[in-house]
This record gives sequence, C-alpha cells and structure tokens, in this order.
Amino acid sequence: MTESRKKTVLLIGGGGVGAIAALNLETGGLAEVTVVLRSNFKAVNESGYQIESCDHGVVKNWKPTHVVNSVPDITKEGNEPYDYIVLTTKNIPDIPPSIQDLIAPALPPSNTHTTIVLIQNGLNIEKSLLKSHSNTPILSGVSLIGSAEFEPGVVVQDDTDRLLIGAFSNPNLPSTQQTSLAENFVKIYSAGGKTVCTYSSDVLYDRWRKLVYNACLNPICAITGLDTGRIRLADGGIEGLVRPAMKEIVTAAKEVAGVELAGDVVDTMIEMDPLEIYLAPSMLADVRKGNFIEFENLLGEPLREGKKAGVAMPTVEVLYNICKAIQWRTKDAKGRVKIPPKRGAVAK
Ligand SMILES: NC(=O)C1=CN([C@@H]2O[C@H](COP(=O)(O)OP(=O)(O)OC[C@H]3O[C@@H](n4cnc5c(N)ncnc54)[C@H](OP(=O)(O)O)[C@@H]3O)[C@@H](O)[C@H]2O)C=CC1
Ligand SMILES: CC(C)(CO)C(=O)C(=O)O
Repeated sequence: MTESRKKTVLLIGGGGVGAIAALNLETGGLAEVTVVLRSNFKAVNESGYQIESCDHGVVKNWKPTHVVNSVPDITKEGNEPYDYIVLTTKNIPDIPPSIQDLIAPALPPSNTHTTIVLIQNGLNIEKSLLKSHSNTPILSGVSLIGSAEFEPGVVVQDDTDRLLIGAFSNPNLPSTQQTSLAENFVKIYSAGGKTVCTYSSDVLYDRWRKLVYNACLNPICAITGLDTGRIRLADGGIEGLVRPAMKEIVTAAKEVAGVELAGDVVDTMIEMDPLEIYLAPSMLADVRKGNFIEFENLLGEPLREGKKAGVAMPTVEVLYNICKAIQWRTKDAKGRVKIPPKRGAVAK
C-alpha cells in the first residue's frame, strides 16, 4: 500500500540553505513544510521569499505552507509530532541556544516518531543530540550549494544544490531503520526534480571530504576578506595558506577516522568554485554581516580530533585561534562581554 499523506517537515532556519531546502521539499509535493524564521519572519510572512536560483529560476513571493516565528511547542499546542525536523541554522555550539535546546519544544522526550536532519557543515555536530535524544534517528545532510540571503527574504542561489543524505550511526536503533529513513528523505527532497539529492552510506567520509574545503577556505576567506576567486589570485593565498591547511585536514581524516581521501582532493577543493563566480563561503558572508561564525564545528572539532591522534596541524591551529578572536570581537560588538572601561587621557 502506498502512503498518500504528505510528510510533515519542521524546518528551522530559513536562510540561504533553508529557503532552497523548503522550496525543494514543497516543489516535489511529498512534504508539507513549516518554516521557523527569526530576523526574516516579518518579510517572509508578509511578502514571501524573493528567490533567484540557478535550479529554480526567478521565484517571486514564494511562501512555504506554514511560516512561524518560534519552534512550536507540540505538547502545549496538542500537535502531532513532525515526521522530520530539518535544521538549517548555522550550528554554533559556543553561542546559545544549543541545537538540542532549540528543537526541544518540538521534540519532547515522549516523541519517538520524529527524525532529525542536520543540513549543516562541520564535524561531530550530531554528538550533543545523540546524548539529549538518544532514541531519535539523526540524518546527516552534506550540502554543496552556494546560496545566501542578502536581505530579509531575498535569497540568491548561484551554485546548484547537491545534497548527500545518510544516517549518523545511532547504536540504539536498527541500522536498517536508519537507512530507510534516509532513503525516504532523499525521495521527498528529490521529488521536484530540481536538485541532485543522493543517499550516502558513509557520512563520515562525506563530512571529512567537505572539511577539506570548509576548515580551510571558509576561515581563510573570512579572515582575509577575500572570496574564493580572489584568494586564488592573491599572492601566497593558495600555496602559503590554503594548500598547507588542506593537507593537514587530509592527514587528520586518515589518522582520526581512517578516511582515505583521493590523492587529488586538495586541488579538487581549491578549484571547486569557478574562479569567476567569486564565491563568498558562508563564514565570510557571516563576518560581512557581523554574525557569529561556525568555527568550532568547522575547525575546532577536526583540530581537536587531529591533535588527539598525533597529527601536526600548525596552520589549522593558527586559523582556529584567529577565528576565536573574531568570535570574541563579534561578542564585544554585540555587548556580550564585559570589558574594563577605556581610560581617559592622564596628564603627565
Ligand atoms: N550558504 C551556503 O552556501 C552553504 C551553507 N552550508 C551550511 O548550511 C548551514 C546553514 O547555512 P546558511 O543557510 O548559509 O545560513 P544563513 O545564515 O543564511 O541562515 C541561517 C538561518 O537560520 C536562522 N536561525 C539561526 N538561529 C535561529 C534560531 N534560534 N531560531 C530560528 N532561526 C534561526 C537565521 O536567522 P537570523 O537571520 O535571525 O540569524 C538564518 O535565517 C550552515 O551550517 C552552513 O555552514 C552548507 C553548504 C553551503
Ligand atoms: C563551499 C560551500 C559554499 C558549499 O558549496 C559551503 O559549504 C559554505 O559556504 O560554507
């Protein structure tokens, strides 16, 4: 018997990646999406999204089925649990709320129905959820897309959406169940035919491979203020910074996780974005907007794991510490740290 009911999806964080994910899910007709918005709630609730997409074309005033400005408390509201909760926020464990606190109202301990999908960059992002929701299946979404929200509700996607979905291994659940949930999500995400969403049986490989880009180009572009085209043109950008950092991640992948990346992975990642699209990786976009950055999951976790396994990672370590200072600068700018008052001029 085929199931005719649409899958219910709660998608939290409708920015660059989230808006396109919501559009893909609804375009296929197999999902009904509720999007949780924050700074762009008013704009999207009143006029919908304005999207310019290499996959979907120009889409004006598009509104997901439901738009809300906080995560629904399903117990209080007496709602059925969602089939999927998809997280497309930035994942920044050093800045509250944590992802487990964020989803809690829609995932009370009594909820054994929902599957979580993390379409987010970085390593070990599932670990805190495996502790807080130990019987919940958690899927990994590794996305290759270039998409950004330039003003509230205005999204430009200039690189095609390629999404790898697989299950993070949860030892408390049968692996067949986890695989079938991942395959089902691939089906509903792909149904519109506008995207390349594929099932992956090795999410650790996917994540380490993507880190070769994200742990290196994201911070180097964010620190220098140069996009991926300009860092390739800049004196010393690639040979002095990007290549050494990428080589350290490739070694860590092997020593930490036994992940053998292809011999040409460094060049593939350096050349992944056509130079002339001058792509600003998401961390550079965040620095430009004065937002917090995802440096702990993109650099901190591979660095900590690499060092534990005895890998020398001097370049990544310096990048990590500069990112830490940038995060402190943003906290200072947002009034989140207390510093001694500036001294007035003292007469000699
Ligand atoms: N952009 C890209 O091309 C790619 C991004 N990624 C990854 O995808 C993930 C999402 O990135 P991206 O779409 O660029 O991020 P964006 O910053 O564009 O969007 C994130 C959205 O989440 C919202 N949000 C954050 N916290 C909350 C909260 N507590 N409640 C409700 N909404 C919240 C933000 O709202 P607000 O504006 O209020 O902060 C924002 O609208 C990241 O992990 C990123 O690394 C992966 C591949 C490519
Ligand atoms: C490289 C990219 C754009 C994915 O394709 C990304 O992951 C990011 O900007 O963080």
